[in-house]
Amino acid sequence: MELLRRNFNILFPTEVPKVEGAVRIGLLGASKIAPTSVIKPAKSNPEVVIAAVAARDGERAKTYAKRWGIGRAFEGYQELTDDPDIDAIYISLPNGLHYEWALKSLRAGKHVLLEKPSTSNATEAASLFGNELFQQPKAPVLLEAFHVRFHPAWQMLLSLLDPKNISSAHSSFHLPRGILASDDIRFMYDLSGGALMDLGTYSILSLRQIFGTEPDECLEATPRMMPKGYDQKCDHAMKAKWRFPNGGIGTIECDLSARTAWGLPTGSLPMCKVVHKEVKIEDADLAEGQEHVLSKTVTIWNPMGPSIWHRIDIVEQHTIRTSKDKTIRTWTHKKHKKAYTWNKESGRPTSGEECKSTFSHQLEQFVNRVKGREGSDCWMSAEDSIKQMEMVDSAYVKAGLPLRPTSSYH
Ligand SMILES: NC(=O)C1=CN([C@@H]2O[C@H](COP(=O)(O)OP(=O)(O)OC[C@H]3O[C@@H](n4cnc5c(N)ncnc54)[C@H](OP(=O)(O)O)[C@@H]3O)[C@@H](O)[C@H]2O)C=CC1
Ligand SMILES: O=C1OC[C@@H](O)[C@H](O)[C@H]1O
Repeated sequence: MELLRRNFNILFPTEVPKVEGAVRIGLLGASKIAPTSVIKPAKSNPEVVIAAVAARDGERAKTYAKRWGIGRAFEGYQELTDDPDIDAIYISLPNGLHYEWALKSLRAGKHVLLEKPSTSNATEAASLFGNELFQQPKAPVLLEAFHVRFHPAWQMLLSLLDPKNISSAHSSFHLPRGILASDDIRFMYDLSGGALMDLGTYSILSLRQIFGTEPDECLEATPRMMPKGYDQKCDHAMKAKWRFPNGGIGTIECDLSARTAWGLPTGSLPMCKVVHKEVKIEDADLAEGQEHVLSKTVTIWNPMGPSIWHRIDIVEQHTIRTSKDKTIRTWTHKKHKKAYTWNKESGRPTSGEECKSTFSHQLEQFVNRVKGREGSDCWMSAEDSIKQMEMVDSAYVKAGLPLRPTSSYH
């Protein structure tokens, strides 16, 4: 019942009246993701109006605008970015167009909510996020839309970790074979597609957040390339491994077309598993020569869509021993946690009644910054977005694949 109630509210949000000075957002591209990422979240946000949509084809823009109750439709993206009635632009174009249209929008004086991955590679990310226009007073806001990190479930996971003491972390995001059409933008190298650029970026962000730092080195990267007849420069799936400064190992697996050995579609819940190194526990009851050690494993299930459902498993393995190979006693404590909302007083994640999607939380924080308010601690900084693309590139280099192409727009 709770699951149905939560998701009904997200799928069919209650429309609220808009306040004066609400942020007027224009959409670049009549995209598949925009209804979930901004159009529905905006309905229940009094400070946001989805004011316009632009598509390459004017008729397509009109049809989309009608379907989603958007006031204006534009043929061509530049017309929308130049429109004085628009405060902010949401860019959900193919990855290869993010850099160009983010810069064009920022240069037109608009704030930008930019879909992940922010750019095609680290060179573009450094050029975009390090752009001189951010040195000006009243510089526009630019946010890479990594919605997952704005949800209390993700923040709760982070609060349960001891980053310096992590020995390994694994992150996996799969889509079953057959969900994406063969002509999907994710399968086009020229549009900066590839599994690592898509689902892989969630895994990469996960590792960077879990270890709380950047990796020293990409140790392995093994792609499964697109099948014959498709763009041979694109990875259909990728496995990769990095070493972090504390010696911990981070691994990822992403697959845009997961299948069994027989070729049948298969899937698994998105997840991240974090294993800590053993720590010694103070224990007054220990006999002479004994030690009490604890190893903690924390796993989050479904960090991608936590508002639908998620769970965080905490497994604490206790051991009393005299030496590494002489165990006296061992026992396990298991706990499960969920966090659907923020506690209003403490600001900490908590389970509870109110529930919003990752995208609603993200939109609220974007609006906070646009309005010059501090907002919460959840944010994706410019440096974060650049480091993110550096880690993506490190895996492509290790795999012997070309980096995604740099835009010719300057
Ligand atoms: N945050 C999230 O959870 C998600 C993020 N994304 C990100 O959003 C972006 C868009 O994804 P999605 O909505 O699935 O994409 P779509 O397949 O819906 O494509 C988005 C838009 O790209 C435009 N487009 C411009 N040039 C081209 C071209 N040469 N070929 C094809 N399309 C083109 C189309 O615009 P037009 O309408 O003008 O024709 C289309 O509406 C990607 O960067 C993706 O990574 C996607 C899904 C989930
Ligand atoms: O960002 C995304 O999230 C959901 C996935 O299904 C999709 O491929 C990806 O672009």
